[in-house]
Amino acid sequence: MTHIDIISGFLGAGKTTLIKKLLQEAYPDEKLVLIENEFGSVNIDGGFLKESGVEISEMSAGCICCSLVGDFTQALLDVHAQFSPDRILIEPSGVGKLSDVIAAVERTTAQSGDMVLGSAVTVADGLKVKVYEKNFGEFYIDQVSHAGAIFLSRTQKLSQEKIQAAVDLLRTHNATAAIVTTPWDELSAMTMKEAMTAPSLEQDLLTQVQAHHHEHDEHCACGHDHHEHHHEHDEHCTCGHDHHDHHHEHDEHCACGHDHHDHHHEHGEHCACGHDHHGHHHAEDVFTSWGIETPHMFTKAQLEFALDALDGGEFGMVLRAKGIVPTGDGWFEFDYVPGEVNLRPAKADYTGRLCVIGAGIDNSQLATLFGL
Ligand SMILES: Nc1nc2c(ncn2[C@@H]2O[C@H](COP(=O)(O)OP(=O)(O)OP(=O)(O)O)[C@@H](O)[C@H]2O)c(=O)[nH]1
Repeated sequence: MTHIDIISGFLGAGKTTLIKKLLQEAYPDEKLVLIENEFGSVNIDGGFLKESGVEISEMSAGCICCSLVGDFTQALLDVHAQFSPDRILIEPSGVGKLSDVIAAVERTTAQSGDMVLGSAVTVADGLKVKVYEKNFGEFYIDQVSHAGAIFLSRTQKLSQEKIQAAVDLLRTHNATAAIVTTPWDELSAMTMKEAMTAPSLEQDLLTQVQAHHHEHDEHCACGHDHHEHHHEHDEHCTCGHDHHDHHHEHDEHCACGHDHHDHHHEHGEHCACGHDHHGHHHAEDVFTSWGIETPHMFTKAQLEFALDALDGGEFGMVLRAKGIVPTGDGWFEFDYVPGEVNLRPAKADYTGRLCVIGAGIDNSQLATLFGL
């Protein structure tokens, strides 16, 4: 039997970091395949993870939750047929909806009796819970509310009060998940595995996913009407089902650039802007990426300057950048999330690669910034 673990989480949350730890410590003796789905067109993580020796199946340039969903099911079936692994780890793109990934896995396991969904984890940057919930709620809350376990990253940088506030906010969207608040380097493999596979997780996940697919005249047994019932500001339902998913909260703003609040279409009237105003956006509607492979020789100072400049706002709302490039001082890898730059020496790669992801980013200005 092949167990499937989904490690989701918003851009830069720490999915790859957690996966590296799991590979080294939790599953050292298992035959394991990692399916990575990068939103950007240039796959950066693949290179870093290859050193771990694990089999990697990369799906770049899109999101397995939307456009690539058919390919994704096929990729799972192919990986299973080719390797018969003990475990398949799936790292969806940071802008993927976990509910869609779970649904795609469930469809696949229904076709193959030899695969089972083991766990669905969401990694959340402890420093950014509030801001991402507010600005990218449709994606972020989906990831949080459908997780069986939520691993908070960077808690070593947070005060007790800030950790508590993050947990309280996450709880409003997920009443049952195990929320990991201990810094990961203090955690044993056994503790991580226990958190990931809370009892009856699969049933919980199924129930959550099914809650979104009630037929019109079919009623959920939780006693709440999911169609005509809206919670007041700050009021939360405790029925364990997620009513928030496809609705923006009062003070939550959608980042797609369209106003969904003041503008109501009458029944049967359609907007010609090409966006779906009924609450469901594809990642491609909201997020874009700029990626390039280049032999360009950078200087370390130029890289540091460019990465620091991404916080300024003039290149759009940059949410993530990563790369591996040659400089006069050797090769460097870098990671950027808002307010955090990590630049470190690396082994030479076959060519330089970098990728920037965000909302409303300006590709030509970014190219100029990096001297390309
Ligand atoms: N200090 C600290 N840094 C972390 C932690 N988790 C992740 N990071 C850093 O955050 C950056 C992004 O981490 P990744 O693991 O690549 O995040 P990801 O979720 O895979 O990112 P995407 O590729 O955008 O999906 C890296 O520089 C990590 O070193 C953490 O718990 N503590």
